[in-house]
Amino acid sequence: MTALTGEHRIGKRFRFEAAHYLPGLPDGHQCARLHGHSYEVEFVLTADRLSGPGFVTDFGDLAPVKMMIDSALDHRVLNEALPELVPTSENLAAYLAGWFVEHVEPGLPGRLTAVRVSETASSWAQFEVAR
Ligand SMILES: Nc1nc2c(c(=O)[nH]1)N=C([C@H](O)[C@H](O)COP(=O)(O)OP(=O)(O)OP(=O)(O)O)CN2
Ligand SMILES: [Zn+2]
Repeated sequence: MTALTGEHRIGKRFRFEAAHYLPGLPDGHQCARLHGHSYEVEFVLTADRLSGPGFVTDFGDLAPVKMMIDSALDHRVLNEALPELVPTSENLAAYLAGWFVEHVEPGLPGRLTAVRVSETASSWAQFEVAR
């Protein structure tokens, strides 16, 4: 059998409920008002070679992400929980990627390639990590 070269990629999704408002929008814009979303965030990891039984990274090794989301973001007003940023999907995706690379990725066999944030069923923003 021919062995193909390529990359392995995995994703893990997390959900949380949170409120936000977006300053700097035109008068009357609906998103300038405090409102809530059922957020879905997906972390994508990549590896050239598998480790252990055949993992990019054990999905269980992403448990710290759930702990952080549950303790810091779930059922919070994101403008207060993350005062250093305007909580658009784009900014949240970049923030979560930075947090992951600093706090979770060291020691994992896989590397983070992207974080995708969805506020609604029909929209998403993705931050792709440049290496
Ligand atoms: N590029 C971005 N655009 C918008 C963002 C964002 O984070 N990035 N965020 C918002 C608001 O948070 C808004 O709540 C979500 O916008 P929208 O998808 O328009 O929400 P609706 O519920 O109105 O979606 P419909 O599918 O049209 O019902 C705005 N824009
Ligand atoms: Zn919103």
